[in-house]
Amino acid sequence: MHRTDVCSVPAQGPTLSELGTVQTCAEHCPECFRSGLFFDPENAFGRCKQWPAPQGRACRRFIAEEAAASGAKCVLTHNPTWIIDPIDGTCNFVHRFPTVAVSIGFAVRQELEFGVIYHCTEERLYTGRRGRGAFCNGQRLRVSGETDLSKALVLTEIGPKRDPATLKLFLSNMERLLHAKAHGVRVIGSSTLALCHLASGAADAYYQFGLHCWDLAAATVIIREAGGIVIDTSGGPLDLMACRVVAASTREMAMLIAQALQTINYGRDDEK
Ligand SMILES: Nc1ncnc2c1ncn2[C@@H]1O[C@H](CO)[C@@H](O)[C@H]1OP(=O)(O)O
Ligand SMILES: [Mg+2]
Repeated sequence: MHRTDVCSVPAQGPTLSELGTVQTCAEHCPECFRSGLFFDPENAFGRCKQWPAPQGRACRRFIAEEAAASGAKCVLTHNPTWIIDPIDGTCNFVHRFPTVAVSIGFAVRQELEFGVIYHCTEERLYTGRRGRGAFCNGQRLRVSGETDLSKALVLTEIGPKRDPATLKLFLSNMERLLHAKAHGVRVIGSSTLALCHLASGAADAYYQFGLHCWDLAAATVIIREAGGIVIDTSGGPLDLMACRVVAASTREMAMLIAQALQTINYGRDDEK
């Protein structure tokens, strides 16, 4: 999908360009923002007099799944940072299972500012900007507000490790939720789209060990702006680099799930 396709999606909610007017950067160079240069990674800073390279280059950073796979360090600094998963649901993609997304998050001073997730086969564009709401193709998103686990549809993903000890923990976590009478548990193969289902009220909770910051960054803004909760599996605040998460439509539901889970250790993104 081309950048301009995202920008041209009609929406009552913010477009990608609007989402990009992150205040700190806009203040730094309003002209650059008005012209849309901010979204042209190769040219933006070379053509922007007020924010010239190399300062500009040093100012914006990228964390992306493929870059990490090639050995790039995943460190979230205070600089404006794009956090990108170019294909989320890779296994689905390989099998032509139609649940695949592109996920783009943006953080400034380690604070998630906006997120965009594109459901490629259903042409649904999910967006969220801190303080400005979350939308899907222009429709405002709201979480379900469910607090009762027996009425909850809970989503999770299996995680990359398949050794016997890890699988035992994964299955035991699912068993605990089923014993606690969760209405249903689903694995759809895309963390980002599972989290979008939570934001739209189609599911009530999500948990996972073994996902990465690029699976979480954009979705976290979208869920929070839809009224949901995103926390660490310990029940504490979310740590984007900790490779684990509980998200839910209410804090009550998030805590119920966090308390039921046994930890599966995947290390940290910023220590790999
Ligand atoms: N090493 C890995 N192997 C399989 N899935 C992974 C993974 N790391 C993250 N995941 C994510 O877990 C979910 C199901 O596998 C997907 O969202 C997938 O993202 P990915 O498709 O971008 O790898
Ligand atoms: Mg992914």
